[in-house]
Amino acid sequence: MVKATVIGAAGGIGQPLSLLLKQSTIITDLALYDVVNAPGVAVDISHIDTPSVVQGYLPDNDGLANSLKGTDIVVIPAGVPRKPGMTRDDLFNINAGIVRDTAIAIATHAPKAFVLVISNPVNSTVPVVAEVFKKKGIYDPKRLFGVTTLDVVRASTFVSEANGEPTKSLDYSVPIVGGHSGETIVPLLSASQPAIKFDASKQAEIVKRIQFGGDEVVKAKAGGGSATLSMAYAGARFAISVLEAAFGGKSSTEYSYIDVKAIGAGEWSGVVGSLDFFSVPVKLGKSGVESVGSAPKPTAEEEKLLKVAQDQLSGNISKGVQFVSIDDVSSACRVNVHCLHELIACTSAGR
Ligand SMILES: NC(=O)C1=CN([C@@H]2O[C@H](COP(=O)(O)OP(=O)(O)OC[C@H]3O[C@@H](n4cnc5c(N)ncnc54)[C@H](O)[C@@H]3O)[C@@H](O)[C@H]2O)C=CC1
Ligand SMILES: O=C([O-])CC(=O)C(=O)O
Repeated sequence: MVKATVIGAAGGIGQPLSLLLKQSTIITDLALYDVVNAPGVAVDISHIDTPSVVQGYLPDNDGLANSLKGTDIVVIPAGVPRKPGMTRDDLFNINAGIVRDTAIAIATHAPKAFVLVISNPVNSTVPVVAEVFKKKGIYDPKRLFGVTTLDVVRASTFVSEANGEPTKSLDYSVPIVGGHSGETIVPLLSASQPAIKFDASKQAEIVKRIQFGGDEVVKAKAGGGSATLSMAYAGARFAISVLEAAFGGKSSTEYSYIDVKAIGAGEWSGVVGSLDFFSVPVKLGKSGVESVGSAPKPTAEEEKLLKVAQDQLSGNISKGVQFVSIDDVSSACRVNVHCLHELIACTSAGR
């Protein structure tokens, strides 16, 4: 029996992500939780002829607790997406509260589950979850993952396109390290497998495109949100990799934003410096992170990109950590649809 729970399952990412998880035969129970519409999504998906049993949950009748009880993996795409002109950090005030409250529930009802955070800003929301888990005394850093797979997926697509090989995207594997927003996303094109041969200006163009790929989608959707379908693909790929390694005996390596301070950054130590969280290649195993993969030597140009990312990440991480210490886990400023306005007032007043 393998149970997976999606929190935010009725949203733009949540629905296609749940659909893709329903296609995976490693999952036997699929729990779909949202503050709205989850039962409808669940009934719809439940008609698909794969073995897993699907159940939808709303906040009433202990829906969140019941969606989490006995689960092996919690995937969190709950929260608001960007509109044109916003940065991911602009989402912090609302999404950090949603993620914090979700983490509190996970700590109580599914303390041993793998937790995959999609909600932005990932650079800060993953530290929020870690802090809640530490305060609750259940933190296992090997089981907490910030989902950065979309950056890796975009990199292989964009490099292939630039090479005039759009149908061969999966042939390119480019290390993408750091965080998940703008300049904190650091593509190490020099270590691409197979190697790529672009001139310096073309390389700089591809680096920018990978770093700001999310903006392309936000702009094209013109106020209708951000990436949902490509994110669902990336999130499902990562979640299934975690489950296959834990329960299917198939270990693989994926990039993820993890607590490198607690786990150890291995060959990436020099690159990570004193940062607590960083996206690195992670070998997945039975208990989550088994080890951190090897690091290539960055070029001088890549060293500069890494320095910019480190400076920004440091502030993003502190923001997440401080949110939980200031705004204690028992705060009255708890999120649900009915008190969203109150939440915005609370957070902007620094409470
Ligand atoms: N990590 C990544 O690579 C990416 C992250 N994202 C982020 O994912 C998040 C979700 O994006 P979308 O699905 O497009 O947004 P959306 O607005 O379409 O869906 C979000 C869902 O979360 C639900 N929700 C809100 N509060 C909740 C709570 N307390 N508990 C449970 N569910 C709750 C909403 O009802 C809604 O159904 C955003 O923060 C976005 O920035 C988006 C793309 C890529
Ligand atoms: O750009 C956004 O806001 C959503 C996101 O994280 C991405 O598409 O990478």
